[in-house]
Amino acid sequence: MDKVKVAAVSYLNTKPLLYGFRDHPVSGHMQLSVDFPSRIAQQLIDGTVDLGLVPVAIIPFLPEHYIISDYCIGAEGPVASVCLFSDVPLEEIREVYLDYQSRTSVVLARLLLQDFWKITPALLPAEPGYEEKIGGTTAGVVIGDRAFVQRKKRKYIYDLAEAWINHTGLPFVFAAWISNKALPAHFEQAFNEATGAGLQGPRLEKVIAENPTDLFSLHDYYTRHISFELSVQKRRGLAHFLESIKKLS
Ligand SMILES: C=C(O[C@@H]1C=C(C(=O)O)C=C[C@H]1O)C(=O)O
Repeated sequence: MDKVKVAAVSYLNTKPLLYGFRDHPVSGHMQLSVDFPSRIAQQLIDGTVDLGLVPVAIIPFLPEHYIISDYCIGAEGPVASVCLFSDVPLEEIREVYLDYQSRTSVVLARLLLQDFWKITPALLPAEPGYEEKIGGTTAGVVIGDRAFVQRKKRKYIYDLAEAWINHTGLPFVFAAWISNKALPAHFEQAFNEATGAGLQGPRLEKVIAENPTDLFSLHDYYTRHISFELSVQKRRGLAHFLESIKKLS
């Protein structure tokens, strides 16, 4: 079998899911690359990779898809790194920039604006550096590590995972390991083992030590905000999200 082309998210949230590959034999059967989520999404849609930690909102764009592994980038409470950032309260927001690096959170934001917060600001496409345009009645959805920078700057922070949970009573899945073709069962099994290995206590501590940052406590991020297990409840949340976005106007 040719090497499986695997693409993963380049943010801090994904480091624990990659740690276990370094000393697992499955690495010999794969070629790993990293990039921001919307790029990986496009690579999986275009077929330039076989498997990716992709935003779940692209599932409807894949002719064939398989959710592999028991792990994901999810949340059962505030996620901290996916928020609507604003200098004014929700009801005063007139425009919202939608992060160009995201495919899931931008759809989640549209859903929440319409059905939960029930406000109708103009939605603006964003370009690199758009965070600087947040201000006054202009807000922005920012994801990943760049969201930690915004957390220190903005007066109002609306956490999208928290809002989803308040809206639906279900946890949320941002991204999951998804392939665009059936992969051998023995590969899937080994891959699952490797991606889960970094979540064990001592290894998670190593991940934290390897990625020093003063942006946010990574210990809190990995243990209290991001929830990595793709549990039955998360699968329910995912199914509900995919159903809800069909009706998005
Ligand atoms: C929690 C996060 O989840 C992410 C959000 C994604 C999206 O909005 O498309 C995709 C992958 C994840 O990295 C984050 O990036 O902060």
